[in-house]
Amino acid sequence: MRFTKMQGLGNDYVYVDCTQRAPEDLPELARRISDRHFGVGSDGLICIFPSEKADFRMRMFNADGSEGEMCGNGIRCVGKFVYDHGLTDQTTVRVETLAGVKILRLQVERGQVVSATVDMGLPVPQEPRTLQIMGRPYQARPVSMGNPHAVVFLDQIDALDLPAIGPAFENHPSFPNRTNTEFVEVLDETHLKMRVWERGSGETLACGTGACATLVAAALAGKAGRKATIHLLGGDLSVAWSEEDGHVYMTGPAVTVFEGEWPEDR
Ligand SMILES: N[C@H](CCC[C@H](N)C(=O)O)C(=O)O
Repeated sequence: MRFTKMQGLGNDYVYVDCTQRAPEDLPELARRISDRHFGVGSDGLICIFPSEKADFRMRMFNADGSEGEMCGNGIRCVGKFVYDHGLTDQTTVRVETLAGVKILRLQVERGQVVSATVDMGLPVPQEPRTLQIMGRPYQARPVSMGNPHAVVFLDQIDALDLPAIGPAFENHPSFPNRTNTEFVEVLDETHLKMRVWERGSGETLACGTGACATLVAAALAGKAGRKATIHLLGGDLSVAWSEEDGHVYMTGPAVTVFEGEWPEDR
């Protein structure tokens, strides 16, 4: 099985072209291939299928084998994958996800995609709530970007012990489908610093849907405007929440790391 390892801001996935044929047990493949010691090493697995509703369909699996509805850094890399591999010659690409069809605009330089802007659709924010996490109260605002997020504003995030508190947010009874959690420090109205604990994958260097959820929560709380740069451990994303259509637009890089072959009988 051929695969391509790609990353967006260091949020890395193994990508497999499933337009002709697909491996059988995708959750099991995701667990094995994501392992950083016994596998290729990644935050998860993303498979690209044909679609009846759009140009392509993507399925994303976390490192624990669970399936996520959507992946912001991943969908930009899907755009790069299909363009660079010649599966499309279009720079506007529609991708079906479990969170609906998303539209990508690809930026091409010297024949290859370098970045993409994604129409992430309508966010679904809820009222903030107080969660008791390891004996301490935290204010968290749930925001769905098709997948679940909880955004927590803190004075400083560098010293947070995410492996200690992350799982308590992820598995809090308030989130029946578990949640991704963003820990956010507001630098100013247009600059937010964020770390993420991802459902099913743990701390990652970046999360595209999480950056979008963060901007929405910050705008609703009056902590930011409707457009900001989100600083993540792996780099910066530009996110805008349009006043016109209410959609969130995310722009960021997509990078191929290497291609390889995975033994099918492994
Ligand atoms: N890193 C991804 C999100 C993965 C979300 C996944 N962990 C879930 O279970 O929803 C992103 O760039 O949007």
